[in-house]
Amino acid sequence: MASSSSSSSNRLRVGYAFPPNKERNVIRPSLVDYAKLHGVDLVRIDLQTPLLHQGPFHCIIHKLYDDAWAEHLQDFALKNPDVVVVDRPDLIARLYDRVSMLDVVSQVKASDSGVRIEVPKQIVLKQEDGEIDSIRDLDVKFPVIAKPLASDGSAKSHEMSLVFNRRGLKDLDRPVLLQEFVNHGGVMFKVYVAGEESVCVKRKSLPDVAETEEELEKKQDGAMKFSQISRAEEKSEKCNGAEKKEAEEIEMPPEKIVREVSNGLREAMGIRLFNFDMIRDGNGTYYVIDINYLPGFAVLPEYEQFLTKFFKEVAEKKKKKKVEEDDSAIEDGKAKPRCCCFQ
Ligand SMILES: Nc1ncnc2c1ncn2[C@@H]1O[C@H](COP(=O)(O)OP(=O)(O)OP(=O)(O)O)[C@@H](O)[C@H]1O
Ligand SMILES: O=P(O)(O)O[C@H]1[C@H](O)[C@H](O)[C@H](OP(=O)(O)O)[C@@H](OP(=O)(O)O)[C@@H]1O
Ligand SMILES: [Mg+2]
Ligand SMILES: [Mg+2]
Repeated sequence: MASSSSSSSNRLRVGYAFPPNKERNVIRPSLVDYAKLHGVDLVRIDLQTPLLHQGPFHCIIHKLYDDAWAEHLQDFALKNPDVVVVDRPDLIARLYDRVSMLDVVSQVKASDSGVRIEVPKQIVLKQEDGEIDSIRDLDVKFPVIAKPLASDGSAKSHEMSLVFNRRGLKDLDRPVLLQEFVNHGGVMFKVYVAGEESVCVKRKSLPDVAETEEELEKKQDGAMKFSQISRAEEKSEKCNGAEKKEAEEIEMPPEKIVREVSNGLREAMGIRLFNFDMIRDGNGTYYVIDINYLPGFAVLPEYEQFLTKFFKEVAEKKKKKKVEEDDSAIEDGKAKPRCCCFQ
């Protein structure tokens, strides 16, 4: 067993701010122990005490849907530029709305010009749009997935419907996002990203819809409700034989595409800890349909190594950037040259 190999001076202190259930899910004892052995101390942040009275921290990770916390953290970050905040609350906020969430996908380009990375066609149905029958042209083709516009961590924000025809739109709470359903073989790719590293896993998804629009129009049940189907596999621990076979038949995306989409989204959003859901249609086009901030990394095999490596890289990058900034200040005569005497 490796012993803790770093003196207190170069140990990294990573503060975390999570609700209790999230803390249980991400900061597991196995992560705390592994990180400690590799020079990283994970420290719970007391949400009732100002950050300035806690620490010192090299890095802060957090996932709280709380405006007061976001404001306090932004203020702390301004006063403590040497602490790496992962990630800036104002950048995470784009993920709380399912339209702004996916706007960034247009900035993602695969190096292979034959590979298309898209978002399904989608519209927002607002309260003021009036009765469904009064809207002549919906601009989207059925079936659609109806998703709450707000993605705010509430159970309600995951309550969705697969909608087959206009009848299925009538009872939806608004504002609601209507995103065209893309047939993708019943298996979805969930890609976990921590900085420059990404891991792609397969997850259970909705089955293909074979009916034509005309046949869908005749369905009496205009919609089918569901929620967080991609975690269904986790809940049931295993699929039935047919679903297992289906999952095995769907090929994983090439690693190059996973890496390029992960890096493209990270750079476009400016955030470093997230996952995204991607599906592939029968023509080989990829669609990014969901992006989640700081998801349940603990489901990944060896997640302890995955996250600890990220923390160390973040701190290393910050240290390197600080040295570069100090060097340029010395060159510009804005700071005294470093003392070269030996202690
Ligand atoms: N446009 C689409 N076409 C086909 N299937 C879709 C589409 N959008 C969503 N789905 C299916 O519905 C599931 C839930 O959609 P989405 O991931 O947007 O919801 P979510 O509640 O944000 O999920 P998560 O738990 O990952 O945060 C997806 O995992 C996928 O199986
Ligand atoms: O299967 P994953 O790891 O994607 O499950 C995530 C889910 O995608 C969302 O990110 C959830 O966060 P909210 O969108 O804020 O609900 C995560 O829930 P959390 O309570 O762990 O943050 C799921 O882990
Ligand atoms: Mg999802
Ligand atoms: Mg989501």
